Amino acid sequence: MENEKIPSVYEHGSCSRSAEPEPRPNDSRILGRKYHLYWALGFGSSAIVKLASDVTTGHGVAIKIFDKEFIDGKKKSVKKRMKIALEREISAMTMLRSHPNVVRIIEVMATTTRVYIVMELVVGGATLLDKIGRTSGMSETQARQYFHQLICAVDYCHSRGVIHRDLNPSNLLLAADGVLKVSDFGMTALPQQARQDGLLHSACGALDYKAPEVIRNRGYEGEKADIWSCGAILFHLVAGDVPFTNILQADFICPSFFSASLVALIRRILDPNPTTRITMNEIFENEWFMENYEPPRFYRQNFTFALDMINDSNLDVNVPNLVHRIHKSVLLRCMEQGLQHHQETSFISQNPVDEIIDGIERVAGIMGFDVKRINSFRMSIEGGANARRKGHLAIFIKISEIAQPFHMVELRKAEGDVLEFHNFCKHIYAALSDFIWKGRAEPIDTETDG
Ligand SMILES: Nc1ncnc2c1ncn2[C@@H]1O[C@H](COP(=O)(O)OP(=O)(O)OP(=O)(O)O)[C@@H](O)[C@H]1O
Repeated sequence: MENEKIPSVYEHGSCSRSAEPEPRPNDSRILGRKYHLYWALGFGSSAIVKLASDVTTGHGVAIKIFDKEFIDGKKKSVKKRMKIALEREISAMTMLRSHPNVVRIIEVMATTTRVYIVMELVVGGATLLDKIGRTSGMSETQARQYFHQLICAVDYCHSRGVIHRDLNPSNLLLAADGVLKVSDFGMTALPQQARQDGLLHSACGALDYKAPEVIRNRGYEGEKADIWSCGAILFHLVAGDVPFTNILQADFICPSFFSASLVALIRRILDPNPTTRITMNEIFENEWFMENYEPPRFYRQNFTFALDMINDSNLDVNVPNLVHRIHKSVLLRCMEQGLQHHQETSFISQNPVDEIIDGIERVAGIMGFDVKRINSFRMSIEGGANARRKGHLAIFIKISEIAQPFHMVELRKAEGDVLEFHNFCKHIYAALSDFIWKGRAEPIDTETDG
């Protein structure tokens, strides 16, 4: 992390890590009438993270502030990279906001000169690096607890097509209660970034944790590269030091106090050949990993996510700038990906209600959901095969008669992740395609009264 000083607004910065908010309204700036801004919690290469509190609720939040002037002052290539990183960070965090081990984005605010990412406050705010720094390696039991949380978060990222690409202990925040939160999605790769060969080509990430194929820079599979970084982190946690002096030689020695099953797992993760390297599914079957494993408890409520333009009368709103671009592109992307919208869908069927319900029940059953019939026109579906790894999903289904023989089948997400809901609907649509009315084969005469 390059500790570059960011000019202007950061007059309250004192770089304290004691993140307990102590609302001191007289001593703070107010952002968009919503947040009291306090002191700096940390500095990154492109942004400053400040402690803030919600004006209405008093709840603490962390706000990552990007300064356009600071970004614009950089060389052209660096400037472009920083802007792209900011857009990706917002997109990725937005897609990942129901996982308890990912720092949750609350909203994005922007003025013409600054972008503010409002995030959950990780009280304590220390990183895993700080923690390792204070030990000469931790017990396997403690390392396993962190590794469980890291793998669950990374698996979730991958399930949403997000590759972190910069997993290292300084990007893993630790809350005071020991909960690990993956942060800093600025290097993230989203699915559209893979080239035609399906591989990523930018060499990102902290060197000690970077997979050899990333360093060689001849194209790499993002998920496998993230898995390698997790392995290097696990090694560091237990050994108290990183595994390699020369990653390209991929030669490392596990200290003698490592258990045999940990050595076996680490050797499978730090396999220099990405095609034979362990997969996420195999990690979830691994003996060392599965000891005392408890699936994460996903946030079950739906979070709303907002993008706000703050009216800042001191600023020249006519200048076309970064903020406008980000505002537009992120909003567009959110809409394209249906992150805010499409929490419900419907289709029309000419089949009898019983057949429709039986069909949905069959598909939902195959997908591992529990189906409850509420009455002959309504049902609810809960759980799913992915519930342990990707969160709990609950769907409410209502069938109404439009005009004989047509029925409207409405599927509404009651709880859970939008992408999982989309996945469920995709299966229903594929499996019941014969049930779905695709066009006006016969005229519907709703005016007739018999
Ligand atoms: N949600 C949060 N709660 C508490 N502290 C935080 C939070 N997010 C970040 N911090 C603090 O701010 C520091 C910098 O944050 P972050 O790593 O996101 O910045 P960055 O500019 O992306 O850094 P980098 O230079 O590594 O890319 C962190 O190391 C941490 O101490």
